[in-house]
Amino acid sequence: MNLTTVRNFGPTWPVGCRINGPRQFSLFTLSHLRSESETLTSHNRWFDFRFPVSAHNSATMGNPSSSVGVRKPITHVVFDMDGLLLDTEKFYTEVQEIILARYNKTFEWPLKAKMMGMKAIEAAKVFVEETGISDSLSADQFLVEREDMLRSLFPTSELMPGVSRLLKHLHAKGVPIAVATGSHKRHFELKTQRHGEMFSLMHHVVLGDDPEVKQGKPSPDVFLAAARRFEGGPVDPSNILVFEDAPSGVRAAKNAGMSVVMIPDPRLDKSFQDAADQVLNSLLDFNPSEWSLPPFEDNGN
Ligand SMILES: O=P(O)(O)OC[C@H](O)CO
Ligand SMILES: [Mg+2]
Repeated sequence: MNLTTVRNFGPTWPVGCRINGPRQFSLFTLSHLRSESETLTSHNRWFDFRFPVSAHNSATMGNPSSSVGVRKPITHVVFDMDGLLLDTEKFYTEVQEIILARYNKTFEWPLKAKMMGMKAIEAAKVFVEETGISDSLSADQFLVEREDMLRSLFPTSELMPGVSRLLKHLHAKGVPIAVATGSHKRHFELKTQRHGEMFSLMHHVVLGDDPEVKQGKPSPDVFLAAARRFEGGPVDPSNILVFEDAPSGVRAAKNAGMSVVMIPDPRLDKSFQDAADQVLNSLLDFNPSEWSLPPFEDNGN
């Protein structure tokens, strides 16, 4: 673990911890802890630590108190698919805007935030109920309405920035990787038909209509199934790092006991970042060394 600043080092063993803010914490020593007011003012008796911020990363640790300093080494990595590996969330948005326009309504980001990452039928129920169109259009009818449009868009899916570099790197270094998506098999096949090389690097893929995935994200089902299917599984969830874009997906991974790097759409409310262990603007900003994973060799980090 790299520490950029260590100052005011005292003479005795640290016995407590104080979280000061994102990427910052202090340790205190028993011999100096005589009162709470003293510990808050006598900075010469605290060990102060600040974690480095990547020059490429303007985001912060979402919830440092959950894991800083006690993180287990990451041995396996699980990727979400829609909006994380593939730029497919825009297709769902486009189609849902078209359907809502028929009812003179607009599709807003707070609703998008609730739907993304969910299984199709679960997202459909949220959509028709929250937009107030359920008397005119049932969740099942909504899915039928959007199906043809989605099927024409999915084959044009593009990889998100940084996917190829990170997947090839982890695979080459022998880090087992997998996909855990809410997407059903028939859609997965359309979305990935131009990306066979990338998805062939995955040890396995767990889909939303897998029999072991009883409930979609934010249930941990899909991530726990992914953990079970690695070689020699189940892998301890605390050794698994998840990459997610959706609020429900971040919660699912945390519910599974895993660490999560969130790469959110910038239009999502910032409050959704609080549950993540790290928030990045792009996979291009990911530094494997911060997670005890083999470093990239092409830029030295
Ligand atoms: O983000 P994913 O890969 O879990 O996919 C979920 C839905 O298919 C789209 O929101
Ligand atoms: Mg996603």
